[in-house]
This record gives sequence, C-alpha cells and structure tokens, in this order.
Amino acid sequence: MSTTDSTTDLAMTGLTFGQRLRATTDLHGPLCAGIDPHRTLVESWGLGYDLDGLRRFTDTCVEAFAGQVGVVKPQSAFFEVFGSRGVAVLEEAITALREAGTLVILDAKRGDIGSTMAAYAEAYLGKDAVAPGDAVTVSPYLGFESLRPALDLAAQTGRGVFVLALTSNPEGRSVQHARLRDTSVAESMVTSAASMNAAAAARGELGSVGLVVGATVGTAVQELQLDLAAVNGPLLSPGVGAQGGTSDDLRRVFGDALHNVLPASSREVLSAGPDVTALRDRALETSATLADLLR
Ligand SMILES: O=C(O)c1cc(=O)[nH]c(=O)n1[C@@H]1O[C@H](COP(=O)(O)O)[C@@H](O)[C@H]1O
Repeated sequence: MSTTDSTTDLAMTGLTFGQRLRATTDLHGPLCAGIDPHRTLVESWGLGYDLDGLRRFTDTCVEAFAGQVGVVKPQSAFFEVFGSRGVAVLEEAITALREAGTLVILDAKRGDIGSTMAAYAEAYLGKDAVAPGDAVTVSPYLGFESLRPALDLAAQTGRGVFVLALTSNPEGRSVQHARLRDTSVAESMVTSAASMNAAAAARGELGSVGLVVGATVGTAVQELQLDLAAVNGPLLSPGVGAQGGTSDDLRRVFGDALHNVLPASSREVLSAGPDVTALRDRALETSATLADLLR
C-alpha cells in the first residue's frame, strides 16, 4: 500500500481528527504548508492576479503537496477575493488534497454568536458540507462558548477546530494578554481546550481541539504561565519563515509541548514555486527539518 493509500484509509475509518493528525504527521512530518495566493506571490510566479492565475497557482500547490505533505492549510481570504468562482477553486483544492490523503485545515477564522456559529459549523464541519476540510480555524473573541456549535459538530463528524490563543501578530497581545482577575485571556483558551480534550487525554490520544500559538510570540507562554502540554491537542504555530519565526523559536515557545506542535509556513514554502518539484522539495525539506526538531 502506498503512503497515499494509507492516509486516505485513515480519513475513512471513523477516527478522530486528533488520531488522524497524529498518524499523518508521524508519516509525513509535522509541516502544515499554507496555500496563500497573495497578489505578490501569484505575480512572482509569472501569473496574472486574476481567476485564471488563482486557479493555476492553486493547482500547482495541489500537485506539489497532495499525498506528499501531511497537512495543508489554504487561507480562505485569498480565494474569497475572487468571489464565488474563487471559492470554487478553494473547494476543488480541498477535495483534491483530501482525496490524496492530505489533511486540510481551512483557515477561515470564523467566530460569531452561537446561532450564527451553528451555520458556520454546518458550512465547514457538517456531514453535508460542500467541501469540508479536516479542521477549521475559529476565533473565540465572542467567548469560547460561542464556538460550541463548531466544537460539537466537529466531534460528531470526526473533524477538528483550531482556536486562536496567542496569535503571531504583535497586535494580538492587547487582547490575548489581558487578564480577567487572575487569568489571562490566552490562559482561559488553554483551560477550555484542555477540558474539551480531556476524554482523549484519558485514552492516551491527541485531542481534536487545537490552539493557535504563533512561533513569533517570544516569551509570552512563559510570562502568562501557559501549560500548553496540558492542552493535549494540536498546537498550530504559524509565523515560521516569512514572519521571522525559526526552529529555535519553536523550541523556546513550546518547551515540553513541542511534540504536539504543527508548524505552519506559507510564503517561505510558496516562494520556491512555480516549479512543482522545487515547491514540493521545499515543503519536504522543511518538514524533515522540523521533524528532527520536534522529535
Ligand atoms: O490561523 C492561522 O493560521 C494564523 C494565525 C496566526 O496567529 N497568524 C497567522 O499568520 N496565521 C495564518 O498563517 C498564515 C501565515 O502565512 P506566512 O506568514 O506567509 O507563513 C496566514 O495564512 C495567516 O493568516
């Protein structure tokens, strides 16, 4: 059985997202490769910044990553720019990647009041969703419990969510470091995610409720005394590469939670295109280096 077949099977055996993610990163390494068709990147690949350019950029990424890279994270915004036809390109990419056994985290950062969140949940995590990924990024700044429809539906359909906790941008501090009595906002996300993952932890498995903690957050995890290992869920860490985050930063930020980290890199990997082989090689080399680090 090829590696592609084995991961495809995992996606169809009723395993949780946490279980599938662990198996996939064990097989392919921990890199989460982003598909972020920025105007400058698309043009640097010699493509027009239009629907045709978007499609060719995305198809190249799919050809390079599908079945080869364990986890891919398309950024919805870059497809939404082109309206419904751009979203159709995104949906086709998600489907093709998943058919090849690559896990897809849709980066949509949705968050709204519970009744509206239920519709977002159906759209991205429901069993009848048009082109669901394996997980979606969500924003908890209407309150962690406003995410309940997504948390519950993801659990039912074997999918995952990644909740923003300490984002990679400097502006995030003003909200995420704020304290509610003795607890920082970020710490409340850690506690909530840990409680969602408690049953999986008791079974000795990785949970399916992840957090986003940027590689660029410096000493925030230590300052805020966050116990990231206790989350027992995947820790998506964007900021590697173009935003300045390095392997050393990952080691410093995550300490004893390093084994659960999913480092995400978009522009640095994508800058190796448009040649499919060069793009794939950049992703595979990055993943191998990160696997050594996280081992
Ligand atoms: O949720 C995310 O993925 C995310 C969270 C965060 O804190 N910071 C962050 O950069 N991201 C996303 O990760 C990607 C980073 O892209 P690069 O900076 O090009 O590697 C973008 O799609 C961002 O929207």
